[in-house]
Amino acid sequence: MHFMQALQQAWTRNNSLVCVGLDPEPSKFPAHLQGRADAVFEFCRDIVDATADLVCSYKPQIAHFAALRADDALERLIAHIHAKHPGIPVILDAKRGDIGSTAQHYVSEAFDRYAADAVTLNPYLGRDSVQPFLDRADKGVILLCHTSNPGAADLQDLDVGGKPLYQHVAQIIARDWNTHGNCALVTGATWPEQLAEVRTLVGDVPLLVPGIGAQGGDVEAVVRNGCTADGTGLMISSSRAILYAGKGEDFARAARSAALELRDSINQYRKH
Ligand SMILES: O=C(O)c1cc(=O)[nH]c(=O)n1[C@@H]1O[C@H](COP(=O)(O)O)[C@@H](O)[C@H]1O
Repeated sequence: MHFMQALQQAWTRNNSLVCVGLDPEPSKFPAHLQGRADAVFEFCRDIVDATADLVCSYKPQIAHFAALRADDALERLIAHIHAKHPGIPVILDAKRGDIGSTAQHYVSEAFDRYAADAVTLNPYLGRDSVQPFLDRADKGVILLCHTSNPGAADLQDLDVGGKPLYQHVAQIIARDWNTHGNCALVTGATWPEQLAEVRTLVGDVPLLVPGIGAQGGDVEAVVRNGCTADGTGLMISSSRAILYAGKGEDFARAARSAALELRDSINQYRKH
């Protein structure tokens, strides 16, 4: 199914704008999983199985797996999500971006090897670096626009011809690159005013919004500034605050409670 259709259906079916980020850090795993050969897969699988009716998407972060030599666990995890929770889109957070010939390999990595439904990209190499992804019309292409980190302002807020660079990025992508309707933008929850600007510039283009939870973003400001008129349009992502909500054998239940709390907190500010 087309990423955008799957996302819209998941927003509705689960009444949720929550995206759970899958960022495994074994040192934070509960004691009973420490040292187990397949701990990374088992931990993430249990989180997924405990939250799948509460989310609009999952977002595994590739470096968290690759650094642990757990690429194989990531492949199996995405296959597990597709098999057990069909219709929940998986965003591979890889922030790729390179010249066209290399980009083609990143396309294969994300969509053929990992079978992700969408991928995060850095747009700063320009359109030709993104084109091979855009051409996969059924896949989501999620481009960094105004990131959540403190240093986002260093470059993204620079004045370029009377407006900040990130606003050019938002406009160019929404106006020129989104010919297949498969683009989305990353705008951090920690920059609510910029989020509002981006929403104004891009119409109903979906926004991936990390920075809630561990990075301290404000849920109400994100929902009020970022939702579309129909009360959707956002994938509000949280990783650590959900994954590591509990430290014991009941960690998955604790993650479910944290995801439920986030979903309900978002929903109280949404217009339905
Ligand atoms: O593309 C991303 O997902 C991303 C963009 C951004 O601007 N900020 C950001 O934190 N992220 C990712 O979102 C996740 C945030 O994790 P938590 O702060 O634990 O919720 C990490 O995997 C980051 O790599």
